[in-house]
Amino acid sequence: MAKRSTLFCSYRHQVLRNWQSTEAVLTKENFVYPILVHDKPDVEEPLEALPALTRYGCNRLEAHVGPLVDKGLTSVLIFGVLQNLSKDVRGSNADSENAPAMQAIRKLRSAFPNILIIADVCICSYTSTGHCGICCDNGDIDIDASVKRLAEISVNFAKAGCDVIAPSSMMDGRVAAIKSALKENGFGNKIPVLSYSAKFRSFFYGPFLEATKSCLPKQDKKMYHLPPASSGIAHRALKRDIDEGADMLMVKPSFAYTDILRDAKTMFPDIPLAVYQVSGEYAMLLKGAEEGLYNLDDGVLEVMTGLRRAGADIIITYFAPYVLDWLSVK
Ligand SMILES: NCC[C@H](CC(=O)O)[C@@H](CN)CCC(=O)O
Ligand SMILES: [Zn+2]
Repeated sequence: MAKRSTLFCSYRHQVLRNWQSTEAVLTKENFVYPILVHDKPDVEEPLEALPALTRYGCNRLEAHVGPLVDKGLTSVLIFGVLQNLSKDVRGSNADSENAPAMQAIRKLRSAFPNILIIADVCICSYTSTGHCGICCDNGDIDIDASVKRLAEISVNFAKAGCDVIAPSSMMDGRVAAIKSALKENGFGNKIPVLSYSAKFRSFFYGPFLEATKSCLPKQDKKMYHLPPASSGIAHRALKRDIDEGADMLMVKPSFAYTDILRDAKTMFPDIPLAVYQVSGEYAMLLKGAEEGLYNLDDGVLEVMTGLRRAGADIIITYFAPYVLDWLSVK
């Protein structure tokens, strides 16, 4: 007679289920909260299409972030949004004196000395073209000029007080340029680079690009965002960034890319790996719960567990404020 399996006994009891699940435990420290900072200091402006995605002026940040820190928030990811300041071809207002990201880093640093402030480094929210790099007259991206500009912004964000630089601009060579610029300016041993390494061309960035009033028609970045169908290019991008000195890696977006997440963790098991649940994915989960398809907390925590099981150590998500509450009671 065939041997009768006895699997049920291994997960019959809650403690046994917990023991079988240690690889994907969720703690508050796993979660990074992305914040969109408006260049008008005193506004708090929900996004028309996605009211849960709010743009905060730098004077509104302390009141918003303080209670979250009290609930256990340990890290934020800062994006500047220009509605007042001008946009130009090189993204000058990414790091100018009154730039929203610069203001936000300074304010958060002084209000919350212990939280981890991650600064997103890209220029698409600040350029008149809407591209993540500086464009030549013929519309091509000038990689050398772009990489130099990204390194310049990184040093200014470091001087403003951020703890981590996260280059979301997918320019070849930006990690090496940022790492050497940080080193030349005395930040080499202080500020790591969390590289958006496997960042794909996705249709799920929509709400964010609307929130930042992207100037790019149809938001087409296929010249430099990875082709979704290619795991090979993703593997090469992960390796490229490690070779250039990246201290942490990221896969973005999340839902349709958990295979890449697993590949990244297998390729580089000793490197902290982040995944970014982007605005369109956040909106999907919110809308599904609003339609009564599932309870928001159950659905979102199941997705987060899946991302952790796939290999993510760090989850960047607009749900971070919700998760702090849910993990306090679960
Ligand atoms: N670089 C900023 C926008 C970028 C998408 C893009 O590059 O088009 C993402 C942030 N790094 C959008 C994230 C999101 O949609 O939540
Ligand atoms: Zn960009």
